[in-house]
Formats: sequence, C-alpha cells, structure tokens
Amino acid sequence: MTEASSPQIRSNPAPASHAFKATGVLGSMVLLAALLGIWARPMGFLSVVWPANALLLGTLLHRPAWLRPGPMLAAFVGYVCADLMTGSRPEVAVLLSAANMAGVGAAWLFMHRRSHLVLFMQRQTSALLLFTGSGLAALVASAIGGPVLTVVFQTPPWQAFSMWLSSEWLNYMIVLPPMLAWPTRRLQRSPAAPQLPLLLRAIPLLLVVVLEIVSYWLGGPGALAFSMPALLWCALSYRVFTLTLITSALCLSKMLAISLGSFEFTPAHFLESVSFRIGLCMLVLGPLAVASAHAARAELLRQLRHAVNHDVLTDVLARGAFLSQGQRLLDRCAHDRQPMAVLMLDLDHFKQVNDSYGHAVGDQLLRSFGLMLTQVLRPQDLVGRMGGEEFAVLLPQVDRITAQKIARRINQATRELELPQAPDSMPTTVSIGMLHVGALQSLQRLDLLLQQADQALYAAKSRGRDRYETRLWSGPETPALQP
Ligand SMILES: Nc1nc2c(ncn2[C@@H]2O[C@H](COP(=O)(O)OP(=O)(O)OP(=O)(O)O)[C@@H](O)[C@H]2O)c(=O)[nH]1
Repeated sequence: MTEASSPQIRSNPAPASHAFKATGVLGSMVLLAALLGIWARPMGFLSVVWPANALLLGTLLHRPAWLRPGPMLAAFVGYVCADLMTGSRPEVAVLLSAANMAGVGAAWLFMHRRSHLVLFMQRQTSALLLFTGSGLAALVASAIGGPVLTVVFQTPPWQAFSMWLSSEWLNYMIVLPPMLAWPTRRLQRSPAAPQLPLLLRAIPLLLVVVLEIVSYWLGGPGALAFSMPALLWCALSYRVFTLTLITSALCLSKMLAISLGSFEFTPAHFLESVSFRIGLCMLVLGPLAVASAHAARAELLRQLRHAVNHDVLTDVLARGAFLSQGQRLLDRCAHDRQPMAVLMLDLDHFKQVNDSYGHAVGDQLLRSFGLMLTQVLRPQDLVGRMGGEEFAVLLPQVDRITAQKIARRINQATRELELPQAPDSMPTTVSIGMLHVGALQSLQRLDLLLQQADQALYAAKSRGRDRYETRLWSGPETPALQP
C-alpha cells in the first residue's frame, strides 16, 4: 500500500457505549498518569516524569472517535483532580490542566491527518513527525503553562518556559513512540526475518547495556552519546516497536540515574537541565528515524519481492518462482524421504468463456480459480500459474489416497465457482493430472516430474475433462499410468 493510497484515520460516530467507555478510560488514565507524574517530581515544581499528556495524545491518535466532549471533559477533570488531590489551588489546577490539554490538542491537529504508515512509525518521515508533533505540543503547553508558573510560583519567565518545554518534549519522546509503533492489525507487517538464535539476536541490546554501564562508569560530557552506535544497530536489527521500548527504557534509566545522583552530571543551572533533556530527545530521535526508514525499506522490498514472485492476475506464484521454490520443497522431501504429489491443472474450454463473455470475465474466472486453490489447499502446499489457464500444485507429505481426495476437492470446488458477471454461464470445470511420488530415493528435477503430471493431465482431458488422472512415480524412465 502506498502512502498516498493508505486510508486516513476517520472519526466514526461512536455509539453511546463507546462514548461511555472512552469517558471512563480517558478520565481514569489521565488521573492516574498525572498522579504518577506529581508523585515522581524529583526536581522542584516541574515533574520530570509526566506521561499523562503523551498517553492522552497517543490514545486519541489510535482512537480518533474518542475525541468527543464527554471523554475530553473527563480527561480535563482527571488533570484537575490530580492537581487538587496533591494540594494545588483550584484556579492553578484549572490553568495548568488547560495548558496540558491545549498542548495535546495542538499536536493532535498537526498529526492526526497523516497517513497510518507515517503516523505509526513505518515511514522515513515518521521520526520527523514525532519530533515536530511532540515539539509543538510542548511549545503550546509551555507557552500557556509557563506564565502561570511565573505568576503563581514567581519562577523567572524564561526558566519556567524552557524547563516546561524541555521536560514535556522529552516525555513525549519517551511515551509516544511505543504507543505509535504498537503492533496493530491496521499495519501490514513484513514477514519475520529468518530467526537467528536468541543470544545472537540479543547482541545489539546487550551492547546498549554495556555501553550504558561504561558511560556511567566513565562519566563526563560525552557519556550521553556512548550508546548511540548500539542504538543504531538495534534500529537495524529489531522491529520499530522493540526499538521504541529500548529508547524509552534508556531515557527513563538516564533520568532516574540523574535524579538519584548516580550520574556524574548534576544540573547546577536550569539551562543544563534543559540541555540534558534536549540531548536525550536527540539521542532517541536518530535511532527512531533509522528504524522507521528501515521498516519502510523492508516493506518496499517485501512488496517488490511479492511482485516479482507472484502472478499479477491471480496472485499465486509466477512460473519462475514456483519452479525454484518447488524444487527446494522437492529437495527437502527427498532428503527426508517423504512422499509428494505434483499436480497440473487446466481449466476446461476456457477459450469458450473468453469468446462468450469477454476477456474480463475470463480474467475474473482465473482470479477466482487461483483464490479457490489457495483456500482449498493447506498452507504448506505450493500453487503456481504456469501460463494461460494452466496451474501447478505441489502437495508435500501426502499419501496417494489423500492427494486424490484433494484433487477431487479441487474438481468439486471448481464446479461451484460462480461468475457474477456471467450468471448464466456453464459450470466451470478443471482437468487435473497428478503424479504421486512415494518416498524419493534421490534428488529429482521438478520440471521432469511436472512433465509426467502433464501427461496425466493430457489423459484427463482426453477421457472427458472435469476429472483427475493419477500416475505413480516409479523412477525417471518408467512412469506407470494408474487406471
Ligand atoms: N482472459 C484470459 N484468457 C487467457 C489468458 N491467458 C490465456 N488465455 C486464453 O485461454 C485460452 C486457452 O484456450 P485453449 O488452450 O484452446 O484451451 P481451452 O479452451 O481451455 O480448451 P481445453 O484446455 O482443451 O479444455 C485462449 O483463448 C487464451 O487466449 C489470460 O490471462 N486471461
């Protein structure tokens, strides 16, 4: 799916039960997250850990239908209650909550119209969107909240603004990436890469841990960036979601370390705190950008590979891919001394369909037939279009009786195929030639087995069509025709 064609998130009218659920979830989520943030305040008035805003934004981006007056009011009440419960004056609680909600709203407006793939961390521009969206949220919230802090706590304006901006931005960069990259059905996933042993797969992550330990041990101004190479390696080795968990855990551990004083660097001036937080934002931005670009490239490669290997019309394997994948399957069966059936299938009187109803209907029949084959067969079976209305199938690990049952099932399912564009058409039928190979003794060439299945197909055609004929493999030279 291209970015341009990918569906946009739409707000569907939510039934009452949804609105009730959204109200309950958002209200309690914001309340708990805000309480956590207030409880975890290690540095003065501005909490370092403040997950409420990013959680609210991430939830609304995943569930745009929840953006309704009821749930939004519940979220606002959640912010206000958390502040009141921890001793804030009502007017301050309301103003600070309004600042938080305004930041979330600004980021939502900026981000929600982007395509799924960009928004949910699967495209090259995803990290940029995350960074600018988070920055905008932080800017709006701090532009409103900063003056409130100045008036209420007499914090110098520039200090209030920059401390709020940097901590808010960093919180978004910690909480939002895992929420956006959360694996959902909406995102088409690339098939898992061939799996390495667990220990080998864990090496990039272990390296992050080692470099982090070294950075704490050595300290100094460069320590912030020690783990960058290992993070980039993680970005190229793991799924985006896994990477976001690693970057979030890394940021949290650094913030915890600095709060506990176990990090050499202890901010003496507020600008050092601001610089530290922006540095952390940048530290995670690089690997996130690499990971999302890598995911986009992997998806593109998957689509290219699919286009090369599959028949455009029917989406079953194209001839070349069928022959190469089939040969590998055959070699595996021969190696394990397992039986296999090779089928050649040819739609009967297909020319008449074209001549009577046109090529478009013929194409539709070919598509339906290919789809039916993939539905009737098992996942481990291989289906390919050999050309025109001719298909081939490999059934690994089947005895002759089972293979014949499958062939009968294909004959039956083909008769039941319907052509919506030609309701009065004759029933579709297929002729099948099958070669059943018992335990192979040695490696064989697939094209030779297909030739023998083709001879059985010829017999099925000449014996009246809409049937299957079986040959038993008895060596390359002496194929025996079954009655
Ligand atoms: N619609 C459509 N027709 C195709 C395609 N590829 C091949 N054909 C047509 O398939 C028809 C095959 O006809 P024949 O080889 O005479 O076979 P048949 O009519 O099925 O007769 P039997 O095989 O003897 O039962 C030809 O008319 C081709 O033009 C395709 O991709 N789409």
